[in-house]
Amino acid sequence: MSSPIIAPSVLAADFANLQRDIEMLNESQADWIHIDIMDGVFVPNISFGLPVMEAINQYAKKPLDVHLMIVQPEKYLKAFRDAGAATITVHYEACNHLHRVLEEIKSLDCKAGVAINPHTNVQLLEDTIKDIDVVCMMSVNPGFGGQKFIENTYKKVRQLKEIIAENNAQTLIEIDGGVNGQNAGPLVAAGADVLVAGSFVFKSVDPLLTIEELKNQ
Ligand SMILES: O=C(CO)[C@@H](O)[C@H](O)COP(=O)(O)O
Ligand SMILES: [Co+2]
Repeated sequence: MSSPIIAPSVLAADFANLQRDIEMLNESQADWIHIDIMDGVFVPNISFGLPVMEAINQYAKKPLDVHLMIVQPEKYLKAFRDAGAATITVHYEACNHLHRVLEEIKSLDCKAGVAINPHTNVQLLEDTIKDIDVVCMMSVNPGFGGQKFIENTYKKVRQLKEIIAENNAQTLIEIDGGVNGQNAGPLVAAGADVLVAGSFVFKSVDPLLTIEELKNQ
């Protein structure tokens, strides 16, 4: 079992000291920096938008993993690429033409991600799995950090792993929401490749050590 890709979520950072927190991530064993964009429509919360993302990109030395929790994400793909996104993840539930959106993301030279809410069956991804670089499996209902991990996620990871193998796809499985020191190991054992962690990293006494612990699952 290889070490997971660790993607701390900036949603839990100290926004009054964002530069400091991004520089901490630069020095850490984090692999990606996860950026949660919320529009107050697709999810019942507003986080931040392009200007903040551009500010993060000025300091970040690691790939930016952008999680768009917005309606009509296709309108903003180029803007987020221009703001520094390496991966752009759209929600399955927000796309009427998912295949087209994935092609657009790839034409921008970004990795294409699809996020699924806890109620969305992984089977629905079967017909696009070969076009998806990263499936972001929500292990909480999207919209807020600091929520409790939903245990049904393990079953979904195993099911998705099978779909990826059956289709001979290279898709990474990313887990987002409520990831901590207890569930990280079992998630990796079940087949997770990428762990997003917000509160567990930024609210810990020593975020550098916490990231190292997650990396060493
Ligand atoms: O996309 C989301 C929430 O909608 C996540 O990326 C959270 O930001 C993860 O935060 P924690 O659950 O780890 O505190
Ligand atoms: Co997220």
